Amino acid sequence: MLEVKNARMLYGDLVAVDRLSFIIKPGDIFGLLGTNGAGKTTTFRMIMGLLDPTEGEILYNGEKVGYHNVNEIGYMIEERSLLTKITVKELMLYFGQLKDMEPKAILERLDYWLERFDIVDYKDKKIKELSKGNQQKIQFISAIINNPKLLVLDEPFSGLDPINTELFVEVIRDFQKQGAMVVFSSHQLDHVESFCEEVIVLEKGKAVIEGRLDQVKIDFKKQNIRIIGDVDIKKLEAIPGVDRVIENSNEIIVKIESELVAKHVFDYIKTCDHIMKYDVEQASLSEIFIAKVGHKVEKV
Ligand SMILES: Nc1ncnc2c1ncn2[C@@H]1O[C@H](COP(=O)(O)OP(=O)(O)OP(=O)(O)O)[C@@H](O)[C@H]1O
Repeated sequence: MLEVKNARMLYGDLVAVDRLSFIIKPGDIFGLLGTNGAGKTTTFRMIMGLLDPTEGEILYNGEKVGYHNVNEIGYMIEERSLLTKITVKELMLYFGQLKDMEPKAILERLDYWLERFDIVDYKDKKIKELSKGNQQKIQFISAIINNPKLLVLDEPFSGLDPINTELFVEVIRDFQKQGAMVVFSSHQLDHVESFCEEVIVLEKGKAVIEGRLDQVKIDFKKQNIRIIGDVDIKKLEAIPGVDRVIENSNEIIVKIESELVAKHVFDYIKTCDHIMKYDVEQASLSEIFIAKVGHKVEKV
């Protein structure tokens, strides 16, 4: 179990992380989200034991996290930090041995992962000869080569195409099934939503949203109704509790302030002749994120 207890990190006068607390248990996939500069990487560095919190503590299985835990942790950092002049095989031997692995075991695992990521032919290629996406796969493999019990992934999906994103998600899920703890950051909130159960959203180092994703959505209250059919937009807009009506090319989205308003919208819809679709859904994580921290965000 990983416990972040009241962790605070100052860089001079700047409060990068402000009294943050959360727990990750075996089998949890935990999303640490936030705008640029919100404090995610600083939190990861504290979790890895690379930075000592100014206040508070980080406990791994009940003890202060530190270098002695390195063999059980896998870390994929945001910046590409691969040694580019050596081959994939040499790089993995280097990283694996830093984690006390035997060369034979490293090479066996490397073969398995190269196959799984469909890059078998790159084993003896220099890192600099690989495309950006393939370098990212190698970076991911270097984080999981030691079969970690705690996997820390800073922006693992950035720049990946949808097929490779899905591949990364599958591997992360496999680690979850084996009982690993996974904590990751991402700006692609639709991905976060599809496979992460628990989230914290940071703003200037403070948690502004936290908890199980389903509960976060219930607490947010606002919902969306998707309609395909002949409706009068003005009549929809006039219903009390309707925040906004958006006309897309093929459907109408009615944004309502709470679940109760759906009944009034439905009462109106019953009076319309041609309705092909009427769906009520909870707000997306992206909408919740923008509502909570979007006033200061230019682009998420
Ligand atoms: N070594 C450092 N010295 C001084 N300030 C730092 C240092 N590292 C980070 N900061 C500052 O701390 C704050 C949090 O930075 P951090 O890198 O943790 O954010 P982040 O959420 O990971 O951002 P991004 O999404 O852009 O990667 C920022 O204001 C940043 O400028």
